[in-house]
Amino acid sequence: MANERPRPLVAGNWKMNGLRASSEVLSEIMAGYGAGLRNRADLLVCPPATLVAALAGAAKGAVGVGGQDCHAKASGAHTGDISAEMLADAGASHVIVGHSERRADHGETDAVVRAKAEAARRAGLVAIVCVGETQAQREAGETLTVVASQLRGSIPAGAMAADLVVAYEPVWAIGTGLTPTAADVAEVHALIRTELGTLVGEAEAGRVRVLYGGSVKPSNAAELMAVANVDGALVGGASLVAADFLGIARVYGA
Ligand SMILES: O=C(CO)COP(=O)(O)O
Repeated sequence: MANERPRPLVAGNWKMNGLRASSEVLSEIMAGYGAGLRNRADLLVCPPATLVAALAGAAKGAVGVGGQDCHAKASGAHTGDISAEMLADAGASHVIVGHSERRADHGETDAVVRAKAEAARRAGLVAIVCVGETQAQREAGETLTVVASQLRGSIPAGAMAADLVVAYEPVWAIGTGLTPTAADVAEVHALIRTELGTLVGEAEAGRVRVLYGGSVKPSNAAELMAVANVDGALVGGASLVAADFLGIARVYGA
């Protein structure tokens, strides 16, 4: 059981992009999600919160729909925030937490990220917990210590593979067209799997999907997805174009 590879997940993070007309992208993704691919990999689209309900309604569960962030509390006086319960009510199955853009733009600490991941679990959502080093940290040789420390601080105690996905996104690879070498990705993903073993137990750790994110494109997806302990991708820019998103997912099947 522990040797079984988790079913791959290809997730699109639309970030702050998308209007109601963007539901067309989802329609194209659904049209291209044929049996050959459907039998081998799960697809997830994480649009801005304004589109979660509409896209979840249109996807009818064939493609998952997720949020990009949630508040740690279920409700209350937090103007502008959205709770995990609200995302679940809107039809979301997943929520991204701790994306480096939120860590940077909103000062989110590991403790905040962990509280959000706990909120996701409380609401019945899968938390996609993001970790990754900056360019300066990589140059200083701190990649493994930074990622290990983010994991220890951000993963909720008692997390299970059914409610947790980890995404390794080197900050310097996001939106830059740069990617780590396959060997660098392998090294970090092996570390993540080992750390997860300590945090959630060996059996669960083997089943947690660990995604790679950062400039994934159809042209480099096959190489990145073939790396040991890479169970899919978290795709930014290329997820806004159905053909590119499908081109990435199709490394798992036509
Ligand atoms: O941040 C990302 C996904 O969460 C990656 O973004 P890009 O694919 O645009 O580099």
